[in-house]
Formats: sequence, structure tokens, C-alpha cells
Amino acid sequence: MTHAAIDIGASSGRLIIGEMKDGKLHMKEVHRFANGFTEKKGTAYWDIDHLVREVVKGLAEVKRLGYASVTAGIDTWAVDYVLVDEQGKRLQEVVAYRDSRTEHTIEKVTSIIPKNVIYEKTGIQFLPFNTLFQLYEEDKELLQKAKHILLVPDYLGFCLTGRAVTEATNASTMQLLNVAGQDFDQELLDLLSIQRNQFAPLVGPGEKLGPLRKETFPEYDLPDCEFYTVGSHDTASAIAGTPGFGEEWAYLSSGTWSLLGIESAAPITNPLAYEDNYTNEWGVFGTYRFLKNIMGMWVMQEVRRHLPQDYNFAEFVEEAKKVEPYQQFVNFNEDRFLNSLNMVDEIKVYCRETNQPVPETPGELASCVYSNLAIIYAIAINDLQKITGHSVNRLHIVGGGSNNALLNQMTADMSGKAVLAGPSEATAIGNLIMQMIAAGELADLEEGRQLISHSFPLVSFQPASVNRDERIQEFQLKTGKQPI
Ligand SMILES: Nc1ncnc2c1ncn2[C@@H]1O[C@H](COP(=O)(O)OP(=O)(O)OP(=O)(O)O)[C@@H](O)[C@H]1O
Ligand SMILES: C[C@H](O)[C@H](O)[C@@H](O)C(=O)CO
Ligand SMILES: [Mg+2]
Repeated sequence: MTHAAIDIGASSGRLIIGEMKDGKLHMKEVHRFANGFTEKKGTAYWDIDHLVREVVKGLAEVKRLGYASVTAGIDTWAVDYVLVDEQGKRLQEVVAYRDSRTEHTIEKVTSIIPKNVIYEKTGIQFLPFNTLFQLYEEDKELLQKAKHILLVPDYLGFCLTGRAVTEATNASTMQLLNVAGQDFDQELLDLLSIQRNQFAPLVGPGEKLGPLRKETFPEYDLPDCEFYTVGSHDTASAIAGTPGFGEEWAYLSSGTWSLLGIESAAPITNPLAYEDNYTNEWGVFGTYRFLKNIMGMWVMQEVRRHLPQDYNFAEFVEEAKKVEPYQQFVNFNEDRFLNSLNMVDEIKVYCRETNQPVPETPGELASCVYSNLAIIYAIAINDLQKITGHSVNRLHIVGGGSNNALLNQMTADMSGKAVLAGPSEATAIGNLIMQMIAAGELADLEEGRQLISHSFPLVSFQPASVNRDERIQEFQLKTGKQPI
């Protein structure tokens, strides 16, 4: 059986087909397209119609390649939603989570329901753009008109099959689900004046969603396609696609964001987890993604956008290798880097404010970003071990960032942990694995991870002794980021 993973990240989307042959997972990228948000009249929006078109184009390409019948699953970035009316029409453009409208909303909401109460209810990290805060700022009249409030992957599934669901892994990122009750929290819904039935029924990954409604797209020659729910939060699929085994492993899903954490059988919401803003996003098969959002390759994407040279990411790494690392210490996890007007200027201003050498060249800027991300990852692993009592002896880095051998080595050096890099397309692979389990081709996630480890070679990086403690202490001194 051939399966199609539709994986749409904040920076790019792709349709990848996969099938199991001779005990290996064989994949082919069939379609790739750009994604990104644009500002219109001061608000940041996604182009959701572009994404629908690109998904349908990708499915048409699947048919053109001779696959008459496939299954498919959709995963995207988290938290953002679409309001849909009684006729199934979108009520507004889709606001992007980096929009400034929720800059001060955490304070507003937590002045009504205390922060610790929300964390006890949801176990979810406080990020300014969580759906809870976006909906608090949403136009109340529009909200009232909405028959459905659909997260982006659920909306895409609705457009393609006509069926509205709320897939649980992505639903958890909204910070509206009560982890004890395993459904929406009524007090939080009341705060937003939202009825429970405005959210479609919660469903888990691995369930049949429905057939592609070809008649909706008559201008395309499309395959027969049965859609399944998967880990529709891309990070849930990325973790499902990470070939970690046993206890002592952690993951770093390295793309626009760096998501660093462990797979836990139960939520972890102790005081240290709350203080250090760790999250318990719902994973596949009832697991919890105990992780922390760290500013990731977004920083390099924005540096690239604001430099006159047109380097690709591999070229940035080569330029960074020519520069002495750890020349300045920058806490890229500060909100100021979430959507700076000009990331290059923001980094320079930060270094001037903290009386540090200012990076000027592309290599100096890339080295500054990679050096500090490696330190931030190392601190996050130390904190993770303290919070959970879980020891980590190897870090699996997956996603596009796993192609960065320099950063992989720096991460091993700063954390003192072995790094296993790859697969780069772990999200699409985790998406495919869920479909194969649902189709009965694989027994469970463990067998899926065995298949991944047999199909995609990992690259290993061992830690070198590089004044780890001194550099981390200097980072904490210069940035004020104290250990928990
Ligand atoms: N060869 C490479 N060398 C260095 N970095 C790379 C390389 N290839 C990709 N990257 C990094 O990976 C990032 C893209 O990662 P990935 O493809 O996982 O993101 P995405 O899926 O498009 O978006 P999201 O993270 O939102 O899912 C790029 O921004 C870049 O920084
Ligand atoms: C906004 C979310 O935190 C972000 O999308 C992250 O969870 C993600 O999905 C990274 O691809
Ligand atoms: Mg991705």
C-alpha cells in the first residue's frame, strides 16, 4: 500500500509518498512548496488557500506518477485556527501565531484565571501565541458566527474530505484541553464564551477521517485517497518518526522551532516544570511530549532574509566554520527574537547592550546563532533531567536542522551527550508510520521505529571536551539565564 504524508511546516510544505518494501521504508518527495506568513494592514496571515491548492497539486502529481490509490495524512504547525460558518465557508483570513495581537494576552488572561491554575488544568507551556490567547483576542462577533473552530491541519482535512474533527495531539497545543478530563476545559471555554460544540469531536491519531472528495477539485485528476488522522501537530509526528529506543533518550525536533524533550507515559506538571515552562503536549498512543519550545532555525531563516548575500543554509554552515565559536552569548529564547523587524539588527543591538563583540559577517552571525543554540540546548537538557529525574545519555536530532553537522557537534560538545542525527524528514516519516499502523502494516510504534532505524542511517556525534562548564556559566552570566 502506498501512503502520502502531507507535512506543512512554518517554512515549507511537502508531500512525500512512502511504502514498505524488503523490510525498509522507501520514500519519494513528490511535491514541495513554500510556506510563510505575510503582513497585511499590520496583521500577520497565512495563505491557507495556497496551502489547499498545493496539497491538491501534490495529490495530482501522485496520480500522474501512476499511484491510483493511496492513503494520506496531514500534519502542520500548531496553535493556529480557522473559523468556519454553517455553510463550511471560512469566516476570515488565518492569523499567524507570530502576529503581535497576543503580545500582552498572557497577563490579561492570568489576571482572571491564575497562571498556576491554567497550568494545573492543561500542563501546557505559556507561549504568547497559544490558541487560548489568540481566541481571547479574536473578534467576538466572528467567534459567535463560527460553527467550527478548526486547527489548520483539521481545516485542511475538512476542505479535502468534508469531515470536521479536532485531532488530539494538535488540540493539546491550544492550552484549552484539561489533561485530567481529557477534553476541553469548561472554565477556559467559558472565559472565551465558546460553546464546546464549536470544536469538532476530539479524535486520536490513526483514525479513518474519510475519502478525498474529488468532486470539490474537478480541474485535477486525483487518486482515490482515504485520509487518516495522524499526529497532526508536526512535532507529534516528528517524535513518532524519531528512532529512539529504551529509556535514556531525548529528542530535538530541529526546524523553524527547536522542540527539545522526552516521550513520557504521563504528564509531568511538578513545580519545577511549571517554573521552567515545560509543556505536556499530547503524543501518539497516549504518550505525552514533555518538551520545551526553543527558538530554532527561525533565527537563521530571518538572518538569511535580512542579509544581502543569498546563502543557502549549508553555505551558512561553511561560513560559520571559518569563525571562532562562542564569541558572544545571546539568549535567543527571549521574546524579542520571536518576530523582530530585522533579526540581524536585533542580534547586533543585543550584543551592544551586553557589551559583547558584535557579529558582522554571515559567518560571524551564523556562528553566533549556532554557538548559542548549542548552549541553550545543553541547559535545556540539564533542566529536563533535574525536573523529571530522567537521565539522558543520547540526544536524537531530527528535522532539517539535523543536516547541520557543525551544530550537531556543538550540541554534543556543550551537552556532553552523544548526538544521533536524522532522519531529516522525521515528521513525514512519523506521519507515514501512523498510517501504516492504522492500515495494519505495522503492529505498533516500536515496530515502526525499528523500520525507521533499518531504513535511515543516523550520523553519530560524540562530545569533545571544550570548556563546557565555563561557556555555559559565561552564557548564564551574560544573559542572566539562571539555572533552575
Ligand atoms: N543542509 C543544511 N544545513 C544546515 N541547516 C539546514 C540544512 N537543511 C535544512 N537546514 C535547516 O533546517 C531548517 C528547516 O527545517 P525543516 O525542513 O524541518 O523545517 P520545516 O518543516 O520547513 O518547518 P517547521 O520547522 O515549521 O516544520 C532550515 O531553516 C535550515 O535552518
Ligand atoms: C507554534 C508552535 O509552538 C510551533 O508550531 C511548534 O510547536 C511547531 O509546531 C514546530 O513545527
Ligand atoms: Mg517540519
